[in-house]
Amino acid sequence: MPAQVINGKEIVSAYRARIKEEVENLTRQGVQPGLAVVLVGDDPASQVYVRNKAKACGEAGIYSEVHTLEAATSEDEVLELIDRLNNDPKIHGILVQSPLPKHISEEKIVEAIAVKKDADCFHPVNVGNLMIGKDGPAPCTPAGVIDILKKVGVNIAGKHAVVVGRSNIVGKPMAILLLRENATVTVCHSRTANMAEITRQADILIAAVGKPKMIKREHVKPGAVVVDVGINRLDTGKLAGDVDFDDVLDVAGYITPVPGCVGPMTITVLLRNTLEAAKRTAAMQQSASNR
Ligand SMILES: Nc1nc2c(c(=O)[nH]1)N[C@@H](CN(C=O)c1ccc(C(=O)N[C@@H](CCC(=O)O)C(=O)O)cc1)CN2
Repeated sequence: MPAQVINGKEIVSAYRARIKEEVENLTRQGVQPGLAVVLVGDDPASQVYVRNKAKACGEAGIYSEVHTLEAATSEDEVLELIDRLNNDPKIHGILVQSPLPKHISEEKIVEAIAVKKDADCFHPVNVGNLMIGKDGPAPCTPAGVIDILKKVGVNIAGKHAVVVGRSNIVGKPMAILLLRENATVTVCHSRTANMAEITRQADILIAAVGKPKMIKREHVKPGAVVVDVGINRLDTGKLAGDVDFDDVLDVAGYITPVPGCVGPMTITVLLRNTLEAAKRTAAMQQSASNR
C-alpha cells in the first residue's frame, strides 16, 4: 500500500487560523504583534521565502516590514538597522534571511539581534536555552516538523528517529527537539559510514541534507514516517525535496510532500514566535502598569 501523503495545507491552514484569532485578541488589547524581516542581496529563493513570510503575516493580522538591502550593503549598515529594530516598540520579532552575502558575518548579525526579539531561535542564548529545555522561541523548521508529527498522530516517544543533516538551522535543533519528545535520536551526515544501514532502522526519518532526491527506497524501513525538509530548485525550475518521493512512496507509512508541507509550516512557527514575543511584551507592560 502506498504511504499516506501528509496534507500540509490542511495542517497549516488550521494552525494559522488559531494564530490569527490570538493575534486579533492581543491586538484588541492594544498590542499588535510585529515582525521585521531583513533581506540582504538578491538570492531568488530568499526573495520568495521573504515574500511568503510577509504575506502570511498580513493574513494573520501581524504587522510586518521587509527591509531589502543591496548585496553590497556593509556589515555595519546591517548592524545599524538591527539596532534600530531592537529599539522599535512596533517590532516584537526580527529575522535576517539566510544566507547572507559572504562579506557579512552571520554570527555577528545574529548575535546583534535582541534575545527577546529573535524570531528564528538563532541567537546563541536561545540556542543554549533550547538545549537545556528552557522557554524561548522555537526553531522554526524543526518545531514545525514536530507539530506535523503530532498532528498526524505519530507517537514520538520511544521511537528511533534518524536525522540526516547536521546544520545549525535544521539538523542539530531537530535532534534536540526529538530528544525532548523522548525519541532515540541518531544524526547522520556526510561522513557517516553505511548511511542506508542506519536510516533503514528509523521509525521516523527526517531528511535535511540539501541534496535533491538523495533519500531512496533503500534508505527507508517499510512503514516509516518520512519527513522531507529539503527544498531544492532543479535546473528545470521545479522544486524537489531531499527524498525521492516517487521511489519512496510505496515503502514509507507516511511521507511529507515538497512543496506544500514543511516550508509553509516553517513560516507558521515564525508567526507563532512573533505572537509569543508580543504576548511577553504585553504581559510586561501589564505588570509595569500594575506596579
Ligand atoms: N532566517 C532564516 N533563514 C532561512 C530559514 C529560516 O528558517 N530562517 N530557512 C530556510 C528558508 N525558509 C525560511 O526562511 C523557507 C523555505 C521554504 C519555505 C516555503 O514556504 N516553501 C514552499 C515553496 C516555496 C517556493 O515556491 O519556492 C513549500 O515548501 O511549499 C518557507 C521558508 C533558509 N533560510
